[in-house]
Amino acid sequence: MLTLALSKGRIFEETVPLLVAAGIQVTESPESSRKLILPTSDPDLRIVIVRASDVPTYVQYGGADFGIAGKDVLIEHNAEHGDGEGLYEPVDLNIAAARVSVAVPNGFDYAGAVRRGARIRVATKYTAIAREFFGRKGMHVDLIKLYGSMELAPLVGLADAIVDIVSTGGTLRANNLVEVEEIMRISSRLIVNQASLKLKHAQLQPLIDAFRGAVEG
Ligand SMILES: Nc1ncnc2c1ncn2[C@@H]1O[C@H](COP(=O)(O)OP(=O)(O)OP(=O)(O)O)[C@@H](O)[C@H]1O
Ligand SMILES: O=P(O)(O)OC[C@H]1O[C@H](OP(=O)(O)OP(=O)(O)O)[C@H](O)[C@@H]1O
Repeated sequence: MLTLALSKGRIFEETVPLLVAAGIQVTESPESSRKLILPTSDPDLRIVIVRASDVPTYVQYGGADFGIAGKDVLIEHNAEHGDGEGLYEPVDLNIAAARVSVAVPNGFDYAGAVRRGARIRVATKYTAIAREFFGRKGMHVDLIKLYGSMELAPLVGLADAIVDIVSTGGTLRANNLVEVEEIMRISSRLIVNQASLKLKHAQLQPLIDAFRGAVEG
């Protein structure tokens, strides 16, 4: 039996077509079912539904053989879990694509703050990405860890800036924020437990190849 870890929402929705291309149907949706283990049309493949940020944890420590996670989530996870030792990242699936950016309230002089070497407060869920980015720029920042709704922080005086995911820019616009620097482009990756890859190679490798084939068309 192989176990695939997915999060509900965009990753599940965007993975279903890749599974279909690999000849696998998912008969139940996590949106309508409360089940955390979903069967598939392949009796040897099941899907477990976990939080997006828990997918690498399940895969690294063997709760799932493979999974799909955003590059953002992987960087944050690896920073706290021994560089993701035992996690193999064989395919960029090009799904859930977006960017991680710095944003500030409309009117905040970010360029001036950078020039002056001012110390700014940055709210983010992505502390490893932010620490590395501002460190590389030589900027001193106070990072405030949040778990969601980062856009609110500058509006209530909790922070001067945020580091968050931007796709259409609609969330920033709705909250009177502007993107001032792109840190990196992100997309979701297939991740595989290295021990599973050895022990279940005959079952896993064809699925990895099918995912790669589905992406490359
Ligand atoms: N607006 C977006 N457009 C495209 N991709 C996105 C967007 N927001 C996030 N993503 C990508 O999709 C992944 C999953 O996002 P999702 O919103 O499902 O989980 P989350 O709410 O960030 O995680 P958690 O539930 O663990 O807090 C993110 O890690 C990121 O890689
Ligand atoms: O530029 P946009 O297209 O507006 O997308 C950006 C938003 O998308 C993500 O939130 P998401 O919609 O996933 O909400 P959630 O993570 O709070 O569920 C991210 O945290 C931003 O808030």
